[in-house]
Amino acid sequence: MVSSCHQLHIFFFPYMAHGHMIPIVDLAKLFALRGLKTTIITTCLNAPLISKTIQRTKDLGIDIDIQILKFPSVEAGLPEGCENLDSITSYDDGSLELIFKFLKATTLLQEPLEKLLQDCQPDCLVADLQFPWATDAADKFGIPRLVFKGTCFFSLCTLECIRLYEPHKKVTSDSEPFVLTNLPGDIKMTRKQLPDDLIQDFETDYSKLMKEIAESELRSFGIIVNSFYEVEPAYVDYYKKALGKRAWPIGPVSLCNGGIDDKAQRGKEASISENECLKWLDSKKRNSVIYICFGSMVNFSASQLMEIAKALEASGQEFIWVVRREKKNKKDEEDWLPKGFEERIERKGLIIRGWAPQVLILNHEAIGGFLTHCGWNSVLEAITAGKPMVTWPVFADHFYNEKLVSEVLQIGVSVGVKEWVAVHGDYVTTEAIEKAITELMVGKEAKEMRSRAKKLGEMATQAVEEGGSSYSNLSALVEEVRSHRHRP
Ligand SMILES: O=c1ccn([C@@H]2O[C@H](COP(=O)(O)OP(=O)(O)O[C@H]3O[C@H](CO)[C@@H](O)[C@H](O)[C@H]3O)[C@@H](O)[C@H]2O)c(=O)[nH]1
Repeated sequence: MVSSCHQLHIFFFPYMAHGHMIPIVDLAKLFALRGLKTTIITTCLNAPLISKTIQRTKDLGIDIDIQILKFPSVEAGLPEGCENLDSITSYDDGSLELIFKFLKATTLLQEPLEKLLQDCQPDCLVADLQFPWATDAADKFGIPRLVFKGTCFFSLCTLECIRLYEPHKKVTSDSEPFVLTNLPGDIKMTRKQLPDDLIQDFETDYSKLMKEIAESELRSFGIIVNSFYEVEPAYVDYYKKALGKRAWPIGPVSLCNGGIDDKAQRGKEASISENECLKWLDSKKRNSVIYICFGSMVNFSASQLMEIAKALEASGQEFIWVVRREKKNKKDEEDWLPKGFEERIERKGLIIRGWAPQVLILNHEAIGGFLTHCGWNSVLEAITAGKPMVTWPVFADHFYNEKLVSEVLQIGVSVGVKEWVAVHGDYVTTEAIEKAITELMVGKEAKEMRSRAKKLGEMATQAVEEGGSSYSNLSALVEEVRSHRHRP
């Protein structure tokens, strides 16, 4: 008989991309705060991205261990040192091919993972959804595997409905809307908003991976979702009851970051100091600034960035704009900015080249809205901070997340993107961007949207407080893992 005082040991294994590593590190912190022993598995070049967070957690007396695996970049045909999707999506072309090579490289991690599991015998493995083979690895040692899904229930339900009922086959053109069969809320989509691989009848590398992910999930212990019940109750219920999934909404995980440093330093080193950023924001009026950021993977062309710059200037709104391009030196020609732009917007706008302290910015009272690509972390961070959004989906789950934000929650204005285009995005004109920004910031619906967003933000905080829905779900999950351990 094993003692119930045994300290459970949980392994966390995030996919090597910021949109996955950031929430899983927060998740590990949440488990550690509940007194569990936690270990994060990552690779050599990704370790520095989380070491500061781990150090700050240590300073609070909470230990998170780290285990390093060698990433087989060269073996998988990737450039040496390519260990994070961030570096791939920064290239101007060839991204998709490299993304698949990257996925292949991760499959080579199964063997070293198994060795680690054998040596350390943790009580549970929480592995990213992108690692379907992690279920087999854990199975070999009788360790339960939980799947971490960094998206919302709404998008999980949408995807399942498309797979199960194939509503996209009931329309005759790619731009004709179809209703998502059986999904609560009369939600419509078009085939253009979905990846080709999802709706084609023949098997592709991507559809094969999707099948492997779905199959490995069925054999897993269950699914952890970074969301909270109150933000999408109909979809949490639908996923669990109608689709019969074992899932725990335990978010927003970003709320485990209380202090300024914790909020500011997530993922890469920020390209601006917290002080400089806060000083700039402190000088602005409440709700007067729009924050623009497209996550860690979207890579727009110079001409698309130019349209954004022109729209910002034309809207007259104050802004913080994060651009994934570094300026090499002062004299560097920047082909993505109109001539004299920076001089003209000097007091009105702040451009951050590289990485921004996003959660810190979103939580400042000067921020009145967020122009986002609808990556789920960004959307949830905005909801948590009580901010409405301009939605500009690009690929992945962005189009589903946009529906949730603008149609279900009614806290968003769509910029009007019609088509799923990986990494570089569908083109959006200056006029469309300016119109959406103006509507969000000062349009006739702006006040109501802001007030709805604020209420959701309050609900998010309540969900993670003791007795709240996510807090209780996490307690229940820990107990399930504990009782699994006691099983003969
Ligand atoms: O300058 C920046 C840019 C991003 N972030 C953070 O990086 C994360 C970005 O995540 P997300 O908004 O989800 O965007 P992606 O990086 O594009 O994430 C990928 O992974 C997500 C989780 O699976 C998916 O929902 C997205 O669609 C997919 O594109 C968020 O926590 C941001 O706060 C910063 O802190 N500073």
